[in-house]
Amino acid sequence: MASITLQNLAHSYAPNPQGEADFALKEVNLKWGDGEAYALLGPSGCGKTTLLNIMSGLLTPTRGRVLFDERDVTAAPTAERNIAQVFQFPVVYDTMSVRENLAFPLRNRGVDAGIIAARVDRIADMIGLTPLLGKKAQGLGADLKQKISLGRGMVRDDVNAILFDEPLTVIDPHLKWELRTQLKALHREFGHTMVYVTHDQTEALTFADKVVVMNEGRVLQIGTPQELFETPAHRFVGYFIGSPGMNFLPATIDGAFASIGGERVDLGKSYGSLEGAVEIGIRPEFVKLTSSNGLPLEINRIQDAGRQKFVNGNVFGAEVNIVMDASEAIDAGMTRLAIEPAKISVFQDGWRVEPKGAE
Ligand SMILES: Nc1ncnc2c1ncn2[C@@H]1O[C@H](COP(=O)(O)OP(=O)(O)OP(=O)(O)O)[C@@H](O)[C@H]1O
Repeated sequence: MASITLQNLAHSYAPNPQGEADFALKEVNLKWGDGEAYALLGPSGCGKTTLLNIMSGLLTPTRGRVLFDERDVTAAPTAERNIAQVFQFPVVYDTMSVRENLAFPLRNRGVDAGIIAARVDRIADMIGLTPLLGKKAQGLGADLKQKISLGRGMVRDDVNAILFDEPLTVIDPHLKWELRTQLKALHREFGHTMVYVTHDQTEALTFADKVVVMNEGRVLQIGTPQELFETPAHRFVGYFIGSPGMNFLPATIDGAFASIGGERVDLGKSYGSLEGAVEIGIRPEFVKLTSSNGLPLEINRIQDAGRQKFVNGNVFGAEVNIVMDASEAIDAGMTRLAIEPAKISVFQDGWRVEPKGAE
């Protein structure tokens, strides 16, 4: 295993890139810690696969360096990097049995037959393939074939890292949860460095110790699920994580107070005075409908979803979502929005601003 460092990495698919717009990866500096489980999360087209393929050696970056521990592997071919990769769609040898498929990466390296058998049995047991070990892969459904691909990715214990590129896309929804749990268990047991690409926040937050959030070719934040939820570094992270995402209200800030549409909101902490596009961000879970204090709210709709109610409205023209307990009543006089000061994030030109101190 190894830590993987990406230094000033940028990639363009254009033969003669001119400006920033020509780069699928703008400028990435990132260190993947040895033995940690990461999710690489971002919307379609943000550069996740490009980044993964640069790490595995399928792509050579236009600029920058890739280091495995201290070794520069930027120009090294995939075979030299000792990396296992699991793709979105199954890569399986149809004419081989499930056992032979799982054993393939080990047999290829001349591992002792006894060790191979033990390792294959262990992996098959963990991902539920034991009853099928003797069967030919041909004729198995996409779910099972992808399980074989996952198993083959995990079977070697000497890899520097295992890279998963949206590996559960073809898996039936009810099996996804189970496989994610098993991948986590395999990580706990074997301690590989794992990078798991997904555009699905549930998948990212349940799989990983740390989540790397990307958008438009940039890494915006690396953090635990809790950090991404509580202190998103960029408004995109606030919006992308959470369901619904963070609410944003344009504001002017003076010390420990925000002015929103002329109304004063206590921030609890001082931010000095901020220039540029300033907003406050507050999660739908930390705002409340009230009938007295708060910002004026126009309610558009109320949705009952079992244990929770989702309220959608507008505050001075900005869309706001509120998540409340289903047992809380809503009455006609509730036309104000109260905000928990301790849960407010302040953003300047999209980036979160740290408070200067309590006031
Ligand atoms: N071979 C290629 N040639 C030209 N452009 C490409 C190529 N592969 C990807 N791109 C472009 O690079 C950008 C990043 O693509 P990439 O596949 O890395 O994103 P992604 O986040 O993995 O998306 P998805 O989740 O849809 O797979 C996109 O704009 C994409 O159109």
